[in-house]
Amino acid sequence: MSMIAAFYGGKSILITGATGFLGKVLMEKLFRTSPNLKVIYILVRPKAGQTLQQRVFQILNSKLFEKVKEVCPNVHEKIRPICADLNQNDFGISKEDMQELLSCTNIIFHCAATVRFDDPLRHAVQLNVTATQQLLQMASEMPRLEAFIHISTAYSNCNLKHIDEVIYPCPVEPKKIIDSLEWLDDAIVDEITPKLIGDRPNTYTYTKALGEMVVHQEGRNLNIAIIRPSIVGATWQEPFPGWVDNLNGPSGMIIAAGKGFLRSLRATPMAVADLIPVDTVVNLTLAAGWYTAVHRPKSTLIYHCTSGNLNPCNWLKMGLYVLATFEKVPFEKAFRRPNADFTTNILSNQYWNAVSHLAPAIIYDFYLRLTGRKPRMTKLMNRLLRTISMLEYFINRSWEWSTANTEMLMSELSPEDQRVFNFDVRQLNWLEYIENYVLGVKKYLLKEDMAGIPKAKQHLKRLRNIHYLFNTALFLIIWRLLIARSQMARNIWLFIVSFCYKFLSYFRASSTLKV
Ligand SMILES: CCCCCCCCCCCCCCCCCCCCCCCC(=O)SCCNC(=O)CCNC(=O)[C@H](O)C(C)(C)COP(=O)(O)OP(=O)(O)OC[C@H]1O[C@@H](n2cnc3c(N)ncnc32)[C@H](O)[C@@H]1OP(=O)(O)O
Ligand SMILES: NC(=O)C1=CN([C@@H]2O[C@H](COP(=O)(O)OP(=O)(O)OC[C@H]3O[C@@H](n4cnc5c(N)ncnc54)[C@H](OP(=O)(O)O)[C@@H]3O)[C@@H](O)[C@H]2O)C=CC1
Repeated sequence: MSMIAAFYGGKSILITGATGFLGKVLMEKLFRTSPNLKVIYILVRPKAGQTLQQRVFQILNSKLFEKVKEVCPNVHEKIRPICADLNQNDFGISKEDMQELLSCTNIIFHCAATVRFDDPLRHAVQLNVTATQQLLQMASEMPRLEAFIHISTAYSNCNLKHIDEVIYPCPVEPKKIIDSLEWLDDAIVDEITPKLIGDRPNTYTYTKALGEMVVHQEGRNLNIAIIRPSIVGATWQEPFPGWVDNLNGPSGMIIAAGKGFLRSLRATPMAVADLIPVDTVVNLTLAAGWYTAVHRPKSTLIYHCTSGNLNPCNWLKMGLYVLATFEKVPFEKAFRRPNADFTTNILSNQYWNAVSHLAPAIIYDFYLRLTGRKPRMTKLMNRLLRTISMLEYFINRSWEWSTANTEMLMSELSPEDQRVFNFDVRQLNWLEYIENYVLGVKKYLLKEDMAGIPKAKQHLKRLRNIHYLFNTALFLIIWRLLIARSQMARNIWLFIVSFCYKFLSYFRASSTLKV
């Protein structure tokens, strides 16, 4: 019997960010392994014209929840969506709902965040810092609370090379930042943002670090743990391999490469690609929730949920695995044949951006215009280049994360829990994982049917022929121009022609002699 699964039985659990990538997998695992839990409260906002109920209905009816419905047929009765916007005071939660949350909640999993790299500081602070502070305030009024699990990121201290499972102070106190944002106008905030974030690459990593400080300072009287995952990718094993539902991290890049848009990337081939499957993060999170509530460690424990130190894979290997998978399961209607490359040099990166990204897009848009259609490829390509430029920081560096707490937690688990809540990345086979990841991207993000693979392969063959034809034509045109303008080119051309002629004559003469 799993001790962790039993622990969550009968519990009232509050999850923020349950509609997000990590939140959904967390909820799924909880329902599947502890179907006798009492209730999961989820803080949800209406979005994109959908009510809370519609959003929950959509999640429960997705493929991700198919197994849950078998083990927990009354799952819809156990999920209690609470209308909440984390950007508002008291999250805009009604008095009755707040009362219920305060009096019933046993465990909190705080997953909600803005994960955008380019969010204005004000918005990122509001969600990643102020909302965390408010949730801690709520938590301190919950008499039945046993554990508060805060999801941060392994990159919150990405300005350091070696990162321990400790909280590193930021130069400016979170409280001071929150206070000053109240009276500073947006223009000034934008101006001081680079100075505040210092040697971090974006507002996301900076505000996640501030969020950790808030947890450390204001959660002293609570039973708290912080989870720091690295780059969260598709599921490894559970509920099935390869599930993914958003474009963050590598998923968007896999699409861009598979569809032939991404042909070159400024990345350091030997840098560690610290991917971590989302189900591994969820298993560690649930194990940490159990450990924090049952063992009540004296201080806040931080768990690094990373792969680099236990089972490292570099970007070169990962890229090759991705490309090899495209051979077997190509994406449909590719723009060009997938054949991307890594470069470390900024100049050669700019050259390839011009030649391999922008030039084909401009030529294609020209063709669209000629055929009376609206050009769109250059705009799309510029957007892709902007996204890539934001990811570059993370694919050109390696970090070392110590994992002593994570390893300690693993050793505290019973053999059954180590199996049911497996977060041992040493068992992960990267090639198999990447194959399933690419397949998952094709099925769950692009919604492409496996039956379309022969047609996709045919399309790629056609693209290869067009590519050869285009290159030959280009070569001939350039050569013709050179011959017209340069005596040296003419001489080389004459030399090649006379050499070929002599070779052919010799060949013909020797075959006549043999006869
Ligand atoms: C020899 C070897 C050969 C090599 C082969 C190459 C194979 C290639 C595959 C290998 C993979 C390599 C990939 C490396 C990826 C590394 C990722 C590192 C990330 C570090 C993460 C740190 C961990 C965290 O804690 S945070 C969680 C991660 N967060 C994110 O990823 C957020 C990133 N996204 C953003 O910040 C924004 O979306 C932004 C700035 C990128 C774009 O903003 P913008 O306002 O311009 O657009 P949006 O409105 O957001 O979206 C517009 C459009 O783009 C789609 N989109 C959004 N995000 C991405 C994305 N990451 N990739 C691609 N596309 C994206 C979005 O859906 C929209 O599409 P529409 O169709 O218009 O709706
Ligand atoms: N994905 C990754 O690679 C990594 C993620 N993390 C961390 O994991 C956690 C989860 O990330 P992930 O699931 O990928 O992110 P997602 O963007 O998929 O999910 C974010 C969640 O936060 C919710 N949210 C955002 N703003 C509000 C708001 N104003 N009110 C209520 N809810 C809100 C979203 O709700 P809605 O659906 O309404 O938008 C969504 O449920 C985050 O804390 C992130 O920092 C850490 C490392 C890597």
